[in-house]
Amino acid sequence: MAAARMSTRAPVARSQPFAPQALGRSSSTCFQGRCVARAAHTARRSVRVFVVKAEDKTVVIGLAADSGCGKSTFMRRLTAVFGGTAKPPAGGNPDSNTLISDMATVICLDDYHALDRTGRKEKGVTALAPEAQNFELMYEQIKAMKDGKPVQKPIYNHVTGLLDPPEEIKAPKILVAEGLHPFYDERVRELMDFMIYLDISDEVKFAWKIQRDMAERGHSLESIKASIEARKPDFDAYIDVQKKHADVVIQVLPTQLIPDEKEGKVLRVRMIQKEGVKFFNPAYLFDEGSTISWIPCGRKLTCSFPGIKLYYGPDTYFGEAVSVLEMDGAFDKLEELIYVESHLSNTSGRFYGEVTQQMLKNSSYPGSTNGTGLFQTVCGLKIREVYERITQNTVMPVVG
Ligand SMILES: Nc1ncnc2c1ncn2[C@@H]1O[C@H](COP(=O)(O)OP(=O)(O)OP(=O)(O)O)[C@@H](O)[C@H]1O
Ligand SMILES: O=C(CO)[C@H](O)[C@H](O)COP(=O)(O)O
Repeated sequence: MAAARMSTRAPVARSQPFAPQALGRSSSTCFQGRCVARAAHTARRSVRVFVVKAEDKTVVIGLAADSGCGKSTFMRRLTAVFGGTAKPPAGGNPDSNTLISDMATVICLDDYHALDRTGRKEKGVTALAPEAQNFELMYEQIKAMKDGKPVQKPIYNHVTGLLDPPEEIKAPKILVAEGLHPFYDERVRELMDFMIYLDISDEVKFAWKIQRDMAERGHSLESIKASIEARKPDFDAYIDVQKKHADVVIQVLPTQLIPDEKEGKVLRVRMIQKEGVKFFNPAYLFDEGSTISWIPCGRKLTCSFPGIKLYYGPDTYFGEAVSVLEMDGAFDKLEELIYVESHLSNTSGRFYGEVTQQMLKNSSYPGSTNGTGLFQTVCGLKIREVYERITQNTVMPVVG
């Protein structure tokens, strides 16, 4: 299945190193800042190819999750990996959902709601229903940006519940499409170079919602419960089903270290990494392909109750081979993460200790002492690697 998906999502020629001499005589033309080298026919094959210059390619990353599941926090960690501060488009709508940094632009797929709040009420559908999304426009605009073209993207205003006039979004180096349905529509899904799903268990989602919506937004416990219940059938039908497509799923569950702990204070976090995905090598603990359960607490790692347990091993997920990295518990001293990091491989860090450095830099974000922060950080480094590997050598066949 992975191979089948790869063949459609990542053109085969893309993996081949860019070797101008192999193309024979070539000419080049530029369109909207993108240079295209057109190869002369080679001796053996009559194939025309064009080469998108590395620095011109837009890599598309999809991040799927329900609302309130940590997408914004993940985005802050990701932008930190690429450097620069993420800001809404300058001088634009103050209620814009877009964040632009030096390399990455994060668009929120809520902007492709086809129905506004009143429209949904009239039709009796939730914001999670496919009929409340404009997948056609989502596809056209993500495709246009992938092709280097600017788009006039609509804005869904969460303050008013209305669709505001569009904003111009230029094609970035990295386009992150985050929201409820990045992998639901097949055509949109095929545009994704790398797909991540944040899978937060019901218990933990409830705990986070209570923390945010009660403490920060003044909602009552009953209204939070009612809202979660009302969304659940559509969540199961249209959002949860997307996780089978993801290259990485970050699954957040209640701890197994304390029996019956459901408050979400201690978390068991699993990074489910699909095998055989182009440009992506799963991270592992100690020894690739083996099964390891490790309690690092002791002389080198300070732990208070209930401690920390790490696990790594192969598994299957929706019938596909995956490897799973798991961490249950939380760090007492974040700087000691370096000890754990020294036993992790394929983290895609550029230097020894980069994961720990990133975690320390973002220590004020939620989840910084547990597996959510750790695996979101590793995912951020993986996205950087995917971006670098795709943009180094891009040779694509052209029909005609
Ligand atoms: N890793 C975490 N550990 C603990 N709490 C977390 C974590 N991530 C998020 N939260 C909690 O969940 C809330 C929502 O997080 P965040 O704003 O990142 O989610 P979101 O998916 O972007 O939400 P929305 O789509 O509703 O804007 C935070 O305010 C925080 O209380
Ligand atoms: O699930 C959501 C994604 O963020 C929102 O509920 C959806 O976008 C509708 O927004 P609002 O509740 O502000 O009308």
